Amino acid sequence: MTENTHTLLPPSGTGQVITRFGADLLVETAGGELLRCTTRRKLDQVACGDAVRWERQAQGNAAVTEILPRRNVLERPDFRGKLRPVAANIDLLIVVTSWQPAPLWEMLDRYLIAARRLPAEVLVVMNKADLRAAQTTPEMEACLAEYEAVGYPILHVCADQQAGIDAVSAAIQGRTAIVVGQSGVGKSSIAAQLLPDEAIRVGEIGQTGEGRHTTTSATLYRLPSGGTLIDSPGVRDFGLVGLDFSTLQGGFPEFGAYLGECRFNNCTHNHEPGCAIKAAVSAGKIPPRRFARYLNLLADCNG
Ligand SMILES: Nc1nc2c(ncn2[C@@H]2O[C@H](COP(=O)(O)OP(=O)(O)OP(=O)(O)O)[C@@H](O)[C@H]2O)c(=O)[nH]1
Ligand SMILES: [Zn+2]
Repeated sequence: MTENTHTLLPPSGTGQVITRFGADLLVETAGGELLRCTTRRKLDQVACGDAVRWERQAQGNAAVTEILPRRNVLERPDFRGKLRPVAANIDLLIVVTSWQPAPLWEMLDRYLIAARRLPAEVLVVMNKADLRAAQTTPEMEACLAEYEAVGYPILHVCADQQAGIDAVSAAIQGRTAIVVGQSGVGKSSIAAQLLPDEAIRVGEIGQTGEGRHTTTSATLYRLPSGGTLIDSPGVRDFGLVGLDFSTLQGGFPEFGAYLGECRFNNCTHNHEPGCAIKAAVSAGKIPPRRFARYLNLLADCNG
């Protein structure tokens, strides 16, 4: 990709938002050129990954005139608590966990639920494989095995030694992925391994010129292996805002076989008699640890 704001460009076209810096956007045109665009106030919600229509203007930078329909959008609250779009059109949420700091399983559940809600596919990356022997506990191994049993794909990686990174690249191939996870698990280390130096320079184009590229702006990178990675320091620790009951329930695929068998069809699997989920927990068919976390999340649920 090369930055091109010259008049060889057609008068208008479509493209994808690489990053935004202030009121300006860096757009990759359908022809693969990088185009700096202004955006109109009413398009304030435009986000990294958005497909857009742009138009050349008589003077100055091109302008983004329209946001094309999104497949999904990841949002997080800004400093005022107002939800802001951070990244759009995501195929794969890569949730990074590690042996040290130990996984916060309920946080992992929240990411998995968020992925389902987007909707996007999910990949759990267990980083710092080198620390497994020293840090693991039977409890941690059992918890992880439960996620595997439910069917979540899990990759073991050691970002420090570049081990397992190829498998992560392969999972991203042909997709747009975003890396999330709790602090200190190695998200930046993994992103750095995935991104070639050249890709990092592309992101820095936004730092030249008047507009400053704030560190919280999500940036989209094309990986040499064929996928696309959206890297966003600001979204890496995003939580789950506005969790509703059906999304929560969908985050526990192992409930699926029993849903509809509860005495009440609006059963929350909490205090209700005749609950098929609780019966399945008692019968050892649903792991009690996962059910306990479900109940904690249910307490945060708003309808
Ligand atoms: N032992 C070991 N340490 C690692 C590995 N990967 C990353 N680290 C270390 O873990 C620490 C945190 O790594 P980061 O990549 O900054 O983690 P992060 O998730 O981006 O952290 P935040 O920016 O706080 O969200 C650093 O000291 C890394 O060197 C690994 O595979 N093994
Ligand atoms: Zn029930």
